[in-house]
Amino acid sequence: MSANNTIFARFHCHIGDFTLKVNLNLPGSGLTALFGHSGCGKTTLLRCIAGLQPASGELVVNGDTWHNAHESRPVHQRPLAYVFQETSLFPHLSVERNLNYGYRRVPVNQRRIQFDQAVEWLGLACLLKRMPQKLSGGERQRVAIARALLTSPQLLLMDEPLSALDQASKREILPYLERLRDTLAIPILYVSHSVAEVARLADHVVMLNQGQVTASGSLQQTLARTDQPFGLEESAAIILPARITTQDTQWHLSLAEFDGGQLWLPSEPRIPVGSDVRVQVLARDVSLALSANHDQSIQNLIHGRIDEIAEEISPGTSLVRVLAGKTPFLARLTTRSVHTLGLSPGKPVWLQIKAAALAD
Ligand SMILES: Nc1ncnc2c1ncn2[C@@H]1O[C@H](COP(=O)(O)OP(=O)(O)OP(=O)(O)O)[C@@H](O)[C@H]1O
Repeated sequence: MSANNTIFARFHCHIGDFTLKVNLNLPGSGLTALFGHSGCGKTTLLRCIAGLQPASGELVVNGDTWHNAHESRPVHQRPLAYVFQETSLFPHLSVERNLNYGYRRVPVNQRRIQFDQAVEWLGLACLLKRMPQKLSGGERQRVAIARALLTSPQLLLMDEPLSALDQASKREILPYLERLRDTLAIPILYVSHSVAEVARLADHVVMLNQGQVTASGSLQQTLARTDQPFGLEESAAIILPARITTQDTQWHLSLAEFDGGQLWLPSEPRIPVGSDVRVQVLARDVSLALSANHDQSIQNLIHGRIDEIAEEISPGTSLVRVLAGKTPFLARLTTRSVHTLGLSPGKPVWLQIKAAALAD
């Protein structure tokens, strides 16, 4: 990562009994998710970055020093925008005037995002004349995100922006966030409790535990780690980037090709051939065999090699990581199967994948 495309964040602070101590090199673009149990310090880290929480250390955003031992820019001089869980739009101003509030304060020659562009990105054209109390929760968050973008920030901080929304509103807003992630040159730091949200949105993941970083890496590599809470959950899953190459209309299946093989998925006619997608495979839907057994119902058989066998994650249950090409998979097996099959790192195996689906 070059310094001009990196967020370098090193902080040390105490709040009461809690200590945050982190040293991170993050991508200077795309969406980085901050993930971890309640109280692990996710919000505190965002507050350090925003300059709201005093801390020693250093913060350099894409080559621009915001904080170090000699100088620290005050909050209002940091070119960032913050979107919270509960949005406070001005209740007496229409959507349009709420959006204009921050936009007008940015000098014309410093506006990197134009009004119409933000309205289009967040699908707000038909809501501009509405008052905030006439908006749904999801619509309000879309307005809040557009308003944040219209201040032309160089960094977007989002602290659980979907957690106050119901399931339907979350589903409605996720495609807008995906689009921003893929379109914006601005890096996004996104706090979330939800594995599903992280799987769908993140490019990079930071795992925090008790104020310390326990993992920081690409989404694909981090989800496939056997030493992180993701792997221990009953819903442990890997995400793999893939491309839809065939739509089989007869059997209602789509073929997704990835670096290391291909997988059949339930058909997604709305996704055209050639689309890049994220495929999710749950560890509990993967079993392993020593030979390719075609005489059975599972259609997805992928050749791989055992990379790692984790300590038992619960009595009698083991987590095995297998590499197919460079793509990591997790398989949740009984420990007895691990012994019966004589599994060990380096051994060639066949992954039998019972179910795979687009991350949703
Ligand atoms: N003003 C405060 N005074 C004392 N302790 C605080 C204060 N603010 C935060 N803390 C403590 O600091 C720790 C980290 O809090 P933080 O809000 O950063 O966690 P979090 O990971 O964002 O949690 P959550 O997911 O529940 O929002 C917690 O133990 C919290 O109790």
